[in-house]
Amino acid sequence: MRRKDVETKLQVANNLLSKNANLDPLTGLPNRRFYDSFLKGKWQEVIESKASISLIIIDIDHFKTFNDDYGHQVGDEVLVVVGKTLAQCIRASTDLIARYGGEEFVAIVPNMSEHKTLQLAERMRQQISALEFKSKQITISLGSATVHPDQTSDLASLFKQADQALYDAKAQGRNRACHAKSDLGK
Ligand SMILES: Nc1nc2c(ncn2[C@@H]2O[C@H](COP(=O)(O)OP(=O)(O)OP(=O)(O)O)[C@@H](O)[C@H]2O)c(=O)[nH]1
Repeated sequence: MRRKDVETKLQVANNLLSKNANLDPLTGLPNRRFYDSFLKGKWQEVIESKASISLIIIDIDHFKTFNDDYGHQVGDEVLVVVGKTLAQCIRASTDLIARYGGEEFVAIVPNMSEHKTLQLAERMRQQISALEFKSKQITISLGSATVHPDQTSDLASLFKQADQALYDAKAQGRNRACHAKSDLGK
């Protein structure tokens, strides 16, 4: 085999490896590893452009009951359909939907106001609640946060705020979207 052909084959194999390392095999969505690096990159970009960044954490309600009532394979199918529906709600050119782990997904949305972020989360909630699986309604709870970071801001606080909002959504009865109270990311 010619050297050029070997190099091309190697390149294809490397691209595949790196793609597989960044994708969740079940849903085909970016995985947590990709989310982490995407968020770090976007965080720096929005600091430089003095823009905002929003994070939405999405958790399927009582997901365990799908596994318990219908088996793990049906649970897997629910994860796939939820992932696909969420991905249709965002702008693929600027935003990211990833499977964070288990029955939890995350969306990163740059340059979106708190109000619009909550509207997006609400749209996701509605799209999912319109799905039916084995005559059982699927619902999600969502927690979102928006920050205008600068060099002194703490990236981890964005997740903390969105996670607290998700906790509020669950505590308020699930099947709802809550936005973090204010910009505490400084
Ligand atoms: N089928 C399937 N189940 C998974 C996967 N990853 C995690 N789980 C299951 O997801 C379930 C999560 O359950 P809990 O953390 O109790 O959450 P929940 O039932 O959604 O309840 P709330 O979040 O409180 O509304 C567990 O039963 C896990 O076994 C997966 O890849 N496939």
